[in-house]
Amino acid sequence: MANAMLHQTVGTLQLHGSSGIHFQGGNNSVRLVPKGFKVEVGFCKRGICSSGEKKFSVIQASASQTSVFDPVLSPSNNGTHESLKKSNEAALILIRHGESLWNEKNLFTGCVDVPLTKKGVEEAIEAGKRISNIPVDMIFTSALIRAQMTAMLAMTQHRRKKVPIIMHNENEQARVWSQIHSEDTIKQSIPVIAAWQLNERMYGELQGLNKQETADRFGKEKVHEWRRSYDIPPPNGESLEMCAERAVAYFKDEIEPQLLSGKNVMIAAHGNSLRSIIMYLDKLTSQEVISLELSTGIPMLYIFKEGKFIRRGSPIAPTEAGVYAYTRKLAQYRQKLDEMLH
Ligand SMILES: O=C(O)[C@@H](CO)OP(=O)(O)O
Repeated sequence: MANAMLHQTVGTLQLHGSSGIHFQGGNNSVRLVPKGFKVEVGFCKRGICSSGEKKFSVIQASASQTSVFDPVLSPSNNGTHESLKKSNEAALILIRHGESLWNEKNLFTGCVDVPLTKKGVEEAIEAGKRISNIPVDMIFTSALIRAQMTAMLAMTQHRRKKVPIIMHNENEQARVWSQIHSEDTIKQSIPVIAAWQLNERMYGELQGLNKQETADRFGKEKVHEWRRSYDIPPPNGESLEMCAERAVAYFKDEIEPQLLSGKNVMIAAHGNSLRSIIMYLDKLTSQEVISLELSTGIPMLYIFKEGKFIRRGSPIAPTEAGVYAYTRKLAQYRQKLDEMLH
């Protein structure tokens, strides 16, 4: 009887590409293997197990697929979801890209892929200095060049001197051709994952239009409503609510599990995709988010602890004492860097 109970099917295990195994039973869907690990399906020792079940092995994925631990501060990765939530702590840095050529011209940009200006390059470098003592194990950017330039330029200033490497998992060949074959080199790398879900909100028929001329033509109030309201989309574009549907979903599905396992994450993205994420982190109402404005190239620090996001503002300078006193781990990391580099 006990056996019969044990073998009763209560749900299914599903493999979802690189995002791990999901248990699906009734109305529940739980990720059993965090992203950053991969699952190998094999058979029990002498062929098929007596029960005929396949054996799943969970192993840490190689750097070409996902992430790498920093030996300076390596989080523990065994434990249940609940115990991880309690024990692990991680830093989350959000950064809006530096000034782009269309920010400079005051044009609606949205999903148009415009690079940084010289000032934007300098802002990104300055942002990098501010966060140069904060651990970064993984970087997420949008698919747009202004966010990717910002992340890469900021990392040129990091004292740990790891190499940020863009992951190419778009197809099997790209994955295989970009593989790294040295464990040591992998340890000195930071995986950079580019995701369209973090792109700027799509501005529809406003893309390429001058903001001032649009306000003159449609009225200041209407344009402000398009730019800052939560649920009113610009003509044929995305409202902030629509942008949040993909950006916050991506954050919850792909980024939160990394933080939960103790990885320190940097996200380089855009004014509105980040506004939607901050709305989620800070639990802002649709009214409160209207007045949330992000400057270009200013990093914001959150500490993820016990399942909660604690906003720590923006580090002013790498030598600033306050920021590193926020948590013992940040202080220890900075101290380790000092020891390593002197
Ligand atoms: O043009 C855009 O894509 C965004 C960000 O620059 O503009 P706004 O600040 O008006 O949302």
